[in-house]
Amino acid sequence: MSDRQQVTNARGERIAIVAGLRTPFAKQATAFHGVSALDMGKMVVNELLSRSEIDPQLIEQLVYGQVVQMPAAPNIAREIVLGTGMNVSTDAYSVTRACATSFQSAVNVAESIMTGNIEIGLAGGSDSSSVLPIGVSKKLAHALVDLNKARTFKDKFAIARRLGLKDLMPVPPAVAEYSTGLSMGQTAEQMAKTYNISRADQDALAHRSHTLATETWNSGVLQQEVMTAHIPPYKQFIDRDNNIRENSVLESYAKLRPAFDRKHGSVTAANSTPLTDGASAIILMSEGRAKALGYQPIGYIKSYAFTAIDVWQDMLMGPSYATPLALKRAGMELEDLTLIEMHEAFAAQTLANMQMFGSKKFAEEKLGRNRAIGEIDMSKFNVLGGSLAYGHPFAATGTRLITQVCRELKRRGGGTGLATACAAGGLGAAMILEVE
Ligand SMILES: CC(=O)SCCNC(=O)CCNC(=O)[C@H](O)C(C)(C)COP(=O)(O)OP(=O)(O)OC[C@H]1O[C@@H](n2cnc3c(N)ncnc32)[C@H](O)[C@@H]1OP(=O)(O)O
Repeated sequence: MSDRQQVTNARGERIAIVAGLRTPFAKQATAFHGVSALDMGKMVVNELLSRSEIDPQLIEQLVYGQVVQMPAAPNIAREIVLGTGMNVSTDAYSVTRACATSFQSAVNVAESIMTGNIEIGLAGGSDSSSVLPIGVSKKLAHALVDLNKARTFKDKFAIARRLGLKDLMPVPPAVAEYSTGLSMGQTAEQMAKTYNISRADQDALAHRSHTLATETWNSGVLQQEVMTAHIPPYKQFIDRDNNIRENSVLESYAKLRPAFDRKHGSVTAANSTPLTDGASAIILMSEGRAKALGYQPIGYIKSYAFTAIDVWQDMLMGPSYATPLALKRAGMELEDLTLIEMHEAFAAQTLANMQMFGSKKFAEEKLGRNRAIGEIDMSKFNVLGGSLAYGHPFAATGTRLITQVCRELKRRGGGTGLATACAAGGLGAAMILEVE
């Protein structure tokens, strides 16, 4: 089998990304309080269809995802089709790959185009940390099932007596690894300790992210890829990400207490991504169909890779595993890239991955290669700021990164860019995009 990946259809046409859009990203319980992931997904898809002036009848498939599932609408993709101006006969299904979910939805649509099953599809993801499937305790859930079966009042009373007050408390979904119980923040703490990442370096990366994101918003370029979202009942709107600290002052970062290891930790609210609400989407087409319809693609997928590692220790290392694979499949080295975009889940996780990119020992021991992936050139790295500033509505981040990389490459006159992310479950995703 060849190492190179052929991301084309049978006619040799590349997979074009013709448009990308997202809602502004909002911190938990702020602008999108009460707006579900599904409603944000519908908003962004509707606006994307309208801005790209595409006949919705032409969209043959929609693949979408959300990490925090809404039990009432488990197939969010199909609900988006039914809830927007799309054709009811558009095929739609949902995927989940934790924080790399919309990398997966993009790849699923790309693969449908590569096999020739479709010519045009839409992909993306949406998450709300404000409209949550609040659950009940295991004991209460068990008792409710038993109560439903109980025949007599005496039986029902006996079941109810098994419950204490704390069993009646609501249970919000955890941002934690199912099999280890460790929160993502605790994993970031592990990584800070394993890789000796200082608090000062974490704070400096977060400050850089906020500063660059502020400059990017002020330059006006994001308006092309971020819509204004009108919030039902349509008396308010949001047109800019609200987590970005426009007057980020490095000294104020040092004052914060660690959030996940109060005594010995270094991961704080300022050097973590906040819990965020938002949605994003892209339109993909075969190169031939894009040209026939008169679209100027914003980019093409050159290669992609997904990887997995164990979850007990330092599991947010996905970029260090997925990137070399995507590079190999593209026939490239890190230094060939014009831009490098890495999802900043936590500053500690980002810095640990950056360190391993430059480590020959890591390459030899973990990747079976005799040279490091490559030192990261900071003039190419997260040049518009990253998730620490923009926020991270889990399933929406992948297609945010893909769109942002393509558009920035275009502004720089073309080239190739990497978009990569870690994800819960020890997963990693990487995609190389090329822009003319
Ligand atoms: C693969 C992956 O992506 S895994 C990642 C998945 N995502 C996560 O796990 C989410 C992680 N984040 C979190 O859980 C939460 O954001 C936490 C626990 C870190 C922080 O939550 P909160 O305490 O509610 O944060 P909050 O926004 O209130 O900030 C706390 C304080 O820090 C301050 N702060 C936050 N950012 C900054 C900053 N950049 N500079 C200065 N101060 C800051 C706030 O102003 C606030 O101060 P106050 O208490 O005086 O008002």
